[in-house]
Amino acid sequence: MKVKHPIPKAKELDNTLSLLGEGFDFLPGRRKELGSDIFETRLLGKKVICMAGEEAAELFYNNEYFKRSGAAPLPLEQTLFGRGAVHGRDGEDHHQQKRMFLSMMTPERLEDAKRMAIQELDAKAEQWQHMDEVVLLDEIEEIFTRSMIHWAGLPMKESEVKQRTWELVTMVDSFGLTEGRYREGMKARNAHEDWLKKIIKQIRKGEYNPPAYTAAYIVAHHRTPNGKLLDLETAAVDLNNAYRPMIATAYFIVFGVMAMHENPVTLGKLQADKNNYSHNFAQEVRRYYPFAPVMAAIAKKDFNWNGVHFKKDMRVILDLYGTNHHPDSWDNPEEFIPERFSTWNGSPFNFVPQGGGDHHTGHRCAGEWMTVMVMQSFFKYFAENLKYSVPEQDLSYDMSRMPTMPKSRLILKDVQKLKNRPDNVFYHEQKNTTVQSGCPFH
Ligand code: HEM
Repeated sequence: MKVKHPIPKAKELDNTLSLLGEGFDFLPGRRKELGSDIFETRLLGKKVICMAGEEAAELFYNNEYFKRSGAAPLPLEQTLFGRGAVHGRDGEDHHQQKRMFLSMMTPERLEDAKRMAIQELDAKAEQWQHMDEVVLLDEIEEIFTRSMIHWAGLPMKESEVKQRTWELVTMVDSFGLTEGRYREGMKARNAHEDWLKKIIKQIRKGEYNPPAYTAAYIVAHHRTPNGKLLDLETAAVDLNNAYRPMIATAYFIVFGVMAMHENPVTLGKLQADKNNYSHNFAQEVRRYYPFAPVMAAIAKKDFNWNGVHFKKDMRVILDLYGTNHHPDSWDNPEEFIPERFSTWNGSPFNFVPQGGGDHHTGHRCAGEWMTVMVMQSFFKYFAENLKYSVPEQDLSYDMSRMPTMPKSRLILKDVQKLKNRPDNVFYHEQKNTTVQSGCPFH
């Protein structure tokens, strides 16, 4: 890790507009320019320390030094995470809330999520065979809306699918914080939370009874340490956070299918799937392609680290994307090489597309295991169960947009299903899932 002393300052007076304008390139660009993995700048008028790399991530995820309450910008709380969300909690309060989320992620329920998503994908693929062209990002977003709302134990009529998909996608797309997307994000969140609040009330009154292992049941009946049910607002935010983030996985699926097209040698390797290749491919997609740019925290106290003085209440930003591309941890970081994950050291701090540190005691993403399992099974499905062509289109992606995606949203043509059933992408554990057949809610 390169640290200059005294730590350099970015030349601009305030870098808020540069961050929003340059997106994923902002922090890596300034680090290069200043020759230091740590530098100082101002965001929203306040002094901020920006940092990247494995050692920086290890510090950032140390609960002794940093807290999250008040760290995320308010507009992000209002659209993406929700007010009072687990993302901005600290200490025992965070642990209690996090335990609730992790209780939804048993191995059986992760298998359920994977199976439900694959079943929706297989049903869509049937339709794709009769379509002139398929806009993959839009299709995968709908697949995850259908499968995750089902997984969460929520009732959704066929006539509602379009509206709910729009709400989830718009909340996720709001995080670049442009004015238009922020306004739409607020609209989407309000509409979705109103829907959830009605269902939570029905569950509490016993008028609607999802199984006890579902997110809907767990959140509706969760009690805080003082024995009270969650207030309705918080319950709606938490329930939303238990499935909405799966929409983020749609971006990675599209990038992965694009990677198969751009690196054709990977297709054969996915079909052979030796030495856990499909898992390593999914990991490399999460490392290589941009989704979550940074996380913010606030120093809890004055301390010195690596010759740098951190002042109490100072805001600190960790470059997640830059850490996944840091040359200290990754050889040829700008090349797409799935095999690198067969010798990866498993550090919780050098590969942080969904946060770093510990899932239970820290803020690392509660949905990370699910994301990897679903990605792996989708890539196997695309490699083994489908034939399609990728017509001429603009597959470039704009690094200044957050979130970003191929400009064409990835168009496929001439889709053909090669297998009648998707059994080849399920695993043996599938027999042990909690929901065996059909959807009990439709
Ligand atoms: C591509 C997929 C995903 C990405 C890129 C992603 C990314 C992230 C990131 C960056 C964080 C914050 C880490 C931090 O605060 O340091 C996070 C937290 C979280 N994620 Fe995800 N996530 C994804 C999928 C999911 C899924 C599928 C779920 C649930 C089904 C989920 C639920 C959560 C929750 C509840 C938290 C808050 C954890 C906490 O504050 O303790 N995420 N995610």
